[in-house]
Amino acid sequence: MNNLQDQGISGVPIEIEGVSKIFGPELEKPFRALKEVTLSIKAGEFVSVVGASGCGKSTLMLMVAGLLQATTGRISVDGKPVTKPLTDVGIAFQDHLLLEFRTAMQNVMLHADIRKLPRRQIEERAKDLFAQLRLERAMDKYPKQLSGGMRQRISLIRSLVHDPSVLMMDEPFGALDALTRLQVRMDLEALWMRRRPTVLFITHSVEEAVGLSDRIIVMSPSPGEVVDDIRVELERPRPITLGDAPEFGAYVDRIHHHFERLGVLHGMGKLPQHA
Ligand SMILES: Nc1ncnc2c1ncn2[C@@H]1O[C@H](COP(=O)(O)OP(=O)(O)OP(=O)(O)O)[C@@H](O)[C@H]1O
Repeated sequence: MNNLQDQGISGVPIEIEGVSKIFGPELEKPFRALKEVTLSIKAGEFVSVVGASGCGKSTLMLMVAGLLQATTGRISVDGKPVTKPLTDVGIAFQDHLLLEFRTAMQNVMLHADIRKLPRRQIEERAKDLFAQLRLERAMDKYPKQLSGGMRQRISLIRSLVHDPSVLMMDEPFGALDALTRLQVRMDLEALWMRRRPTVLFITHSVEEAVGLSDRIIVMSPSPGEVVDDIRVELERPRPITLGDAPEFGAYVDRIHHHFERLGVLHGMGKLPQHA
C-alpha cells in the first residue's frame, strides 16, 4: 500500500502541460479548439471544468482519456504519458447509454464481462453501490422501467463498479430535472468520498460545479484557455442547503463575473467584484 491508499485515496495525479488542440491542421482553415492548457491535478481531487459551449471542455477530456491526440503539449496520468486510451477509468456522459435489453445489474456488469474482471467481486461491489444509492429494487428492472434519474444513477454505478482511479464525466446530469439533479449530485459526492478517485467533471451548471468540486477550472470561449483556477473551500459532505451559504454565492458570482467579462453572459446590472 502506498501513502495515498493509506489515506483511502484511490485516485492518481493528472498532469496537463501546454496542451493545445487544432482540428484539421492540414486544412486551409484549421480550427484551434484549445490553447496552451496547463493543469496539475492531485490524486483524488474533484475538478470541474466550466466554460461556454464549444470552448473545448469535451476535447480536453477526450485527450486526457487518450481518445484524442493533443496537437502540442503533454498529458500524463499517474506519471505515465497518455499515448493510448486509458483503461483504469470510468466515463459517464449526459446520455446514460444503458442497453435496453439488459437489466440494470446486467448493464452494470457489462464492464466485468468486457474487461474479464473477477465477476463475483465486481458483483458484490455493484450490489453495494446499488444499496448505497437506494436502488436495490431497480437491479432486475430494464432501463425502460426506470425513471431518468434512476437510469443516470445506474450509469454512475457502472462507471464506478471497477473502482477506477480516474472518473470522467461530461455533463452527466444535463438531462435531469432540478430536484433529481440535486439528489444525483449528493449521491455522486457520497460515492466519490468513499474511494476518492480523481474526477474530471464537465458541467454547464456553475452551481453544480461549486457543489461538487475541490477546484473549478474556468475556461475562456473558443479557443479555450484557463482563465481561473478556483479552490472551493467548503466542508464535505456538502448539505442540500449549500445554496444558502454566503460563501457558495461568492464562488458562483466569481465565475459569473468571468463569464460576463468574457462576453459569455450579458447582464444588465453590475456584478460584485471578487479578488
Ligand atoms: N472532430 C472535430 N473536428 C473539428 N472540430 C471539432 C471536432 N470536435 C470538436 N470540434 C470543435 O471544437 C470546439 C470545441 O468542442 P468541444 O466539444 O470540446 O466543446 P465543449 O466546450 O465541450 O462544448 P459543449 O459545452 O457544447 O459540449 C467546437 O467548436 C467544436 O465544434
